[in-house]
Amino acid sequence: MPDGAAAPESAPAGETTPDEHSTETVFTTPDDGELELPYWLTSTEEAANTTFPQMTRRLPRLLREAWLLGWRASRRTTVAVLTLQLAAGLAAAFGLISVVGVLDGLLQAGPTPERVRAAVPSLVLLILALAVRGLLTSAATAAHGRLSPMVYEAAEMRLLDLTTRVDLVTFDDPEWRDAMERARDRGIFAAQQVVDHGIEVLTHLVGLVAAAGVLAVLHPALLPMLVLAVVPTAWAAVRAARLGYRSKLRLIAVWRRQRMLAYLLAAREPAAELRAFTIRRFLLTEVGRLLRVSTLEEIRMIGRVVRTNLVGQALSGLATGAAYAMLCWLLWTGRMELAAGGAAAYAINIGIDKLRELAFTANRVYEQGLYFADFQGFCEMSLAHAEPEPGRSAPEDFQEIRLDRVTFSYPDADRPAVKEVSMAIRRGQVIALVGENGSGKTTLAAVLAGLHRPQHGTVTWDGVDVARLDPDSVRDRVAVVMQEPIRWPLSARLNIAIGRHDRPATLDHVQASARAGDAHEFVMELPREYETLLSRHFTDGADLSGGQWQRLAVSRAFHRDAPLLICDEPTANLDARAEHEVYRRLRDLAEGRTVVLITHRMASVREADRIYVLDHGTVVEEGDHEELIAAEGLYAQLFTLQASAYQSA
Ligand SMILES: Nc1ncnc2c1ncn2[C@@H]1O[C@H](COP(=O)(O)OP(=O)(O)OP(=O)(O)O)[C@@H](O)[C@H]1O
Repeated sequence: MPDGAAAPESAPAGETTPDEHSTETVFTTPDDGELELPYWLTSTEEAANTTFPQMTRRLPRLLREAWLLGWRASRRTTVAVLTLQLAAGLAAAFGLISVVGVLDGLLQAGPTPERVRAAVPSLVLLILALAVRGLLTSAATAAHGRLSPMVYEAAEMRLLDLTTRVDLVTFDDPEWRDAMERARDRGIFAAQQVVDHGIEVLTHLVGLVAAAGVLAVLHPALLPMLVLAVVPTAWAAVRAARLGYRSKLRLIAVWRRQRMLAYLLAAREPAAELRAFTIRRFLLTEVGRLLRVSTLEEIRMIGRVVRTNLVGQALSGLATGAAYAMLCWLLWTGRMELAAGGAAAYAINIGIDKLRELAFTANRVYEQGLYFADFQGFCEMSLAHAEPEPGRSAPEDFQEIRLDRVTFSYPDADRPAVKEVSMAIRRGQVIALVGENGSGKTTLAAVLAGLHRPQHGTVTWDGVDVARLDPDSVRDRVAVVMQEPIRWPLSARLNIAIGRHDRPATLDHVQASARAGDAHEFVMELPREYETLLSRHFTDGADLSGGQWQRLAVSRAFHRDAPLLICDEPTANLDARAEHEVYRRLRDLAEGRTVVLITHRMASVREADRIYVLDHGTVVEEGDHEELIAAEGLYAQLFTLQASAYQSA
């Protein structure tokens, strides 16, 4: 179940469903408390408060990072896009200069045929420039079309690569999880958008430089007027983007909760319990309430954006009027020729257009840049949590694994889950970890499997500290049957073969592993036997019972064929016959291998070579069954309690 999914804490168990709310109710019940910026998002608030000058300063860095992303995705395509866009921009600039030439020719003094003749060379250049620009733009669009999905792919792969490289304990760090949500939610798309709009910025910049150059030549006083006309539009665009980002930031917590609840309503796994506990209405009401909060906020935000844009456009209109008024004044006072005036009017028009487009796209870069920053922040955070670089490889096999005063704590935990544990595990032994719920068995097994690195103490394999070994090479020597094994949506064959996916496996080999895990018989009863897809989410997919999934997980572990096998409650869902079979096979497997067994079924640990009893993270007793019974401690208590329950049954 996703985290937080079980906590629609503030929802009243109302009798109404969202569709029973009138539109009136929906739009008049704002819930401002819901939109307080969550405390864990305060660092991102800084990004949401970026001002116009700050944005202007940030833009070059954003553009550089966008190009870098494109560069990583495909160097050739990035160079092609840049060159073609630049060339298209230059052709457009050349066209603009030709138009000025045409106007200059047509508006000069003299008889009309001569004026037309004077305009012809510029006209020919104009046609050529337009044709070349058309060709270049098409080629640039094609290259851009290739680059854009490549960037998306590269960004998605980078995110997944970093997510799977962090150490396991990072998944319990709420700050990292939240950063991941934000990076996944908008970050990947934003990365693609920053590249896309970054390219447009370049094109518009070339066009603008051409228009400004023409104006500066015709009359330098017109240049500042051009800028003045666009500043209000740019201001409005940046402000609107900031409003949008802030609003989305506030809504993230609401959306996360709403999505989790929507998942619970629509997914197959909770469907039975949802009906059994008749909680449909309760959840629907909560989802409806969250959706309402989000709708209201979006409506409020759109109103503010429209008002901002209106102010920007009005001021921009005034400034454009002022630019044309200045042009008229220059003509009126004879400071400018009529021909130059016509060309200047055209250049002002084009210049304002280009500036507006530039402001718009630069703003899009900035806007997406806010989300892109989330993506980058997550990448940096994940790199900081990445597992250490591979050291030397773990030995193929071992004679002894030794734990020396190992202590491990989960992030933000008040006390260690495993404290000062020392033990020696020799090759071929069956070791059992027992203890009450929460005593630290699973955590200790995860330390043994190389999944958690202890904060204190050492784990050594034949005297070599595991901290100095490549973590993947250690895990490669371990097979784990987890408490809740993953139900891979793959065929039955692959569900077993994935245990050793790095080596080709014949069906005979997979079947042998399935027999060892007591899974062969029920797999053969599936509609397509070993090729049956084990997921009800797809056509012709089949599902298994909890016990069958567990037997498949045991088969997967057998298939891994590793010197150390760790079984965390491998028989929790098994019937008595299957449990007996699994333990018999585990004992067979232990010949030459080492098994660490965690179970609450005390009868299953009797034959273990050594039993460690855990309590609040520390080893309180150790020895074999007889020794521990004779000691009359916690083990003896737990054993007698279970045995008497069976006897009285
Ligand atoms: N991911 C986690 N984040 C924080 N604390 C955790 C996490 N997993 C376990 N703990 C805490 O660590 C302690 C040991 O848990 P662990 O799962 O190792 O116990 P266990 O003996 O395997 O329990 P059980 O018999 O119920 O499986 C418990 O107090 C538990 O609350």
